[in-house]
Amino acid sequence: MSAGHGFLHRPGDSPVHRLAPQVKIVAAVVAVLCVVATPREAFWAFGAYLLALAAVWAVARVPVRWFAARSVIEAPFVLLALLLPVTGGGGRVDLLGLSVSAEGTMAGWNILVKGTLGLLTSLTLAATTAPQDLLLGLQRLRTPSVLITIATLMLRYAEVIVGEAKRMRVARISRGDDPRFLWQLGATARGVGSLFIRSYERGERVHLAMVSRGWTGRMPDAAGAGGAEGAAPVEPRRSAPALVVEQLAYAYPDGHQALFGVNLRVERGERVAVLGPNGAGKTTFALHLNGVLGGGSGRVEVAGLPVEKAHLKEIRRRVGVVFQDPDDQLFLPTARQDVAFGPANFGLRGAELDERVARALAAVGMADFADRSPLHLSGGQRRRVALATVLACDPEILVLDEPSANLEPVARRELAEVLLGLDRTMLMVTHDLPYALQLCPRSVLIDGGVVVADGPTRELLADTGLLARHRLELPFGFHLG
Ligand SMILES: Nc1ncnc2c1ncn2[C@@H]1O[C@H](COP(=O)(O)OP(=O)(O)OP(=O)(O)O)[C@@H](O)[C@H]1O
Repeated sequence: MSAGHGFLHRPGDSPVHRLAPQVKIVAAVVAVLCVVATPREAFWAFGAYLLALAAVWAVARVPVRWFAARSVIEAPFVLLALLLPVTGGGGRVDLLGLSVSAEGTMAGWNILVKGTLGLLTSLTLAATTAPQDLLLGLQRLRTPSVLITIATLMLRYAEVIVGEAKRMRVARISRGDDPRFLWQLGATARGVGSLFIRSYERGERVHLAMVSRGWTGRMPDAAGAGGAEGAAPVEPRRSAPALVVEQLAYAYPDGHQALFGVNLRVERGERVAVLGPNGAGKTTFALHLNGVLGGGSGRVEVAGLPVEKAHLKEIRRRVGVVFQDPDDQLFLPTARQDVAFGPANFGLRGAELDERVARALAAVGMADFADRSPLHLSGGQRRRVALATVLACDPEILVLDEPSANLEPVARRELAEVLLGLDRTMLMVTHDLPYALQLCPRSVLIDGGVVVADGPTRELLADTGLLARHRLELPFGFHLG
């Protein structure tokens, strides 16, 4: 499901929908400026503007009632416009049997007609242009990139809220609730409360995914400044293992202890599956590997470099985390921009950046989709682009959280082929035991926040007693020969 088509956008394939977004933006801005500059007494001109808008709606096949429903946001201005004739000063005239201020009436009319036409013009633009295309249009009009990025983040957050609201509505209706009934107002109010909590949590995950690709809250500018903080690149110790974790313990801010002392050593080039039941602490562990989570006790070292604040830039360059939900990782108007986000944060610019992005997209077989909006891609395609966003940072260690979740069999196999073709150290958190067997010669089993088993994947999976003790099970019909 695409969360992008929400309250304001009405998808279609009319000539208005197909018009280049930058043309529509310029036309809308010019129209609003004309409306604002029109003398308030030029009644015929306002009539002409309305007719022109109605013609656009007819071509775009958007019904008038669609606009009427959305014009409620104008209500406060309408109220003000209606009050002005009563409260205005100066000479009074008779209007429909009421004595009203002549100047106040004209001022109210001015606000009402220009506000309404301005709003209808903006709604027409929003109705016929997908949010991502609006951003693309702004970009083509050479709007400063900082403004576009801010607009993008606002849009992403709006999508997060709309998406969560849709999911919660479906879940409630499927349990027999009908939000139209007045007596369910209490439940609706509670729903709105939990909507904001859920949106906050999802927004937090989007933020975590950005942080793990070097985002520090500052836009990288074209000259190469900005981006991730930290010291100058530190040379990795060639002799050191890829990863050393010692006695890693961590409690979340609410006091919930998720890790109780994890120990692990991974050599360069190893591919290791991280298995375990729900709530075992696998994701919490993975988020420590590039310092997205920290502040607990114990030690994490990547190629001999401790995961500490002073080295975060370097650590995040070396350890790429691909999150479980690709929607947490993708937030820019095109796949190409999303893939460029990480390497740009790490200081790459120009031809070098373009080349890195093209290589990452080609590695996951998505080169032809570079200029598509990630929100218009299928689940499997999004997962591949999400992987490309991390590959573009050229990490030494790739950490994947549930890479095969929600993938159809063909997409799952294709992703396995992509991953097997990558020559780097890999940690894969997964519940998909056959996938672990296919991709990772070694597995560690985490339960209760500690490593309870570590060995060749085939041996671990053949130990039915071990699997049963930790709520793991091979799929029906799957046997280890
Ligand atoms: N933000 C949070 N605040 C408090 N507790 C949390 C938070 N995130 C996770 N936990 C708790 O920490 C424990 C470990 O969670 P984690 O997500 O690491 O498990 P997991 O092994 O990845 O589980 P799953 O297989 O279900 O994804 C769980 O008990 C979970 O409820």
